Amino acid sequence: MSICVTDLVKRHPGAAAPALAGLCMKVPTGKIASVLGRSGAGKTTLLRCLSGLDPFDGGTIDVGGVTFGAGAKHGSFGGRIGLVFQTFELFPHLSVLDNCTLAPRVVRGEARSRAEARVKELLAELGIEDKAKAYPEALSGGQKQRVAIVRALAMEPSVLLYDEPTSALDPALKHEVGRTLRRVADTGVTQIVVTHDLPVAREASDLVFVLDKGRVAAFGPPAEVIAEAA
Ligand SMILES: Nc1ncnc2c1ncn2[C@@H]1O[C@H](COP(=O)(O)OP(=O)(O)OP(=O)(O)O)[C@@H](O)[C@H]1O
Repeated sequence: MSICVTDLVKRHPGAAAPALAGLCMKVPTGKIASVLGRSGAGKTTLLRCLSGLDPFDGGTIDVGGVTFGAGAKHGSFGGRIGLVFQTFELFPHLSVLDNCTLAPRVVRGEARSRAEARVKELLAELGIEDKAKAYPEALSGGQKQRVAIVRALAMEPSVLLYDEPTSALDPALKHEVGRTLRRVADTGVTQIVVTHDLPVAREASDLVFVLDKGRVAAFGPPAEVIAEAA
């Protein structure tokens, strides 16, 4: 599904200036968008508003034609939007399979066999089907990240958001992230990636948005925008 953000405003209590000050962005279905910007530009605030973790004060967010306005308790837009956390947040005492099937079983009441079948397919799509029975401590950073992505995909979101997906990874693994995002995009999921990592943004995304003071200061294909920003 496409995502369209119009005039998004978010004021944190006690802050002098709004963290988001009329931000607009549009990401077509199945595309990968990177969100860049200096510290304090509003990137994390945008992710939190999009994912439904925080309410916002003005503007609208449209996901696949369903529009939510300020103050709406949209949750994660009825599960349409998933979030992959920076530090993966896997449960150490659960196997990969149980980490990934927990939410479908508990939140959606799905039968274990159905959830496991879908998760095994997703693990295979991301090339880690042999890790289904492993525990997080036995995984590399890149494998943990792919498990975190499968866990989010297990809830069948249409849009997936990432907070700094390369920050916990060894530099040698960073190029793997681009490949993983591309595999997810091939399934039709729209992805928005907050990152400080210019090479990852350049290699992995279709579109780049540069935030400044809570607005989009520049956007376009990575080769154009990142060359200008450099
Ligand atoms: N809970 C909060 N209370 C008050 N102000 C906040 C809060 N969270 C963020 N801010 C302010 O909102 C602005 C945007 O912050 P945000 O964390 O979204 O920036 P960012 O682009 O993600 O920065 P970074 O790259 O450092 O993570 C900053 O001025 C920040 O100080």
